[in-house]
Amino acid sequence: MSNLCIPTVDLSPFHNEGDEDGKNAVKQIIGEACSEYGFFQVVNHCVPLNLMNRVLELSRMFFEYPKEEKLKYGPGPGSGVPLPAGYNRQPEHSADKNEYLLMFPPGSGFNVYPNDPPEFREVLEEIFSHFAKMGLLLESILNECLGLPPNFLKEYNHDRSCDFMVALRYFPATETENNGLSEHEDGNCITFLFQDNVGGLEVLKDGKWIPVPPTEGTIVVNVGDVIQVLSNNKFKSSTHRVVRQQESRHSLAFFYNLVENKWVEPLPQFTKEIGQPPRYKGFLFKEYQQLRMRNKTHPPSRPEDVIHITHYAISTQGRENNVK
Ligand SMILES: O=C(O)CCC(=O)C(=O)O
Ligand SMILES: [Fe+2]
Repeated sequence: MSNLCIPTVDLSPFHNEGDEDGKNAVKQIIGEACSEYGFFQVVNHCVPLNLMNRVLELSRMFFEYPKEEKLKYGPGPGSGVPLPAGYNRQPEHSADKNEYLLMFPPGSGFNVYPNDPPEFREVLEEIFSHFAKMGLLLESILNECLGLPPNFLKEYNHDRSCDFMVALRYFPATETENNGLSEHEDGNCITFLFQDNVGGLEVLKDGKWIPVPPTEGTIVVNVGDVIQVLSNNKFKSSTHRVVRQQESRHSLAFFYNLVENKWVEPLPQFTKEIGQPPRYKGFLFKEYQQLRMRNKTHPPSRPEDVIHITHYAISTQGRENNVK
């Protein structure tokens, strides 16, 4: 374990009119964090602290209900596309030891909300809307950090219907086993996350696991595979995992996503225009999502069978062979 920690960024310049120097300083730190770590955390992000605490509190109450009660809010028929909305528990054979409640944007026909605790739905919908706004802001900051034409990412990724949010509960570790969520990279564009005070999130950096200790009011931001591919590896989609602790752990993750019919490939700004070879072949986002889902529903026996974004990677070796 190392003493390194992911950078923390104060987003207040983006909420104060005219603070151009402040904004530039933030962009500088975020750009470096995305290249170095693929992770950073934000404060003064405009998501109210009492709302963050309330959602964790209600989530804790919900997950304490008996299994039969929670199972009433499982995904409805046909709602498993592209992901199962409502209450879900990892299958027994999965190495991941958690249960979760998944929702698409408020108003989506796929959503299944628990009736209890009574305020849960309203609070989830409220925080979802805050995250969706934060997604637009962070996307525009990444757009500038990458030097893309104004609004490029916003126009490329204009349809918000596939964004989703997950309230998670990790079970306490056992004497012999502490995996909560196996190491993985996020497949989407940008992820936001906050956790209760139990801890356990870790990010892989230069072969070492860096803990991301919980800090009240702080939101963790990480870059997903889509941004890594578009930027041709300029920004990293880092490997992370959750290690279970002695007590149950609760977190809330929001996935600023991409719609299924989008084509994803390294942009010319990071390839042709700078004389760099593309590191990935292009793919339809839907195809990648389906391959990742298969990882979840049919956990492979061997780690090398798990599909990562490297599935689309163009190896330098292969290129040289092709050129000859
Ligand atoms: O619960 C956490 O801290 C991490 C969740 C996560 O990485 C994910 O759902 O992709
Ligand atoms: Fe993740």
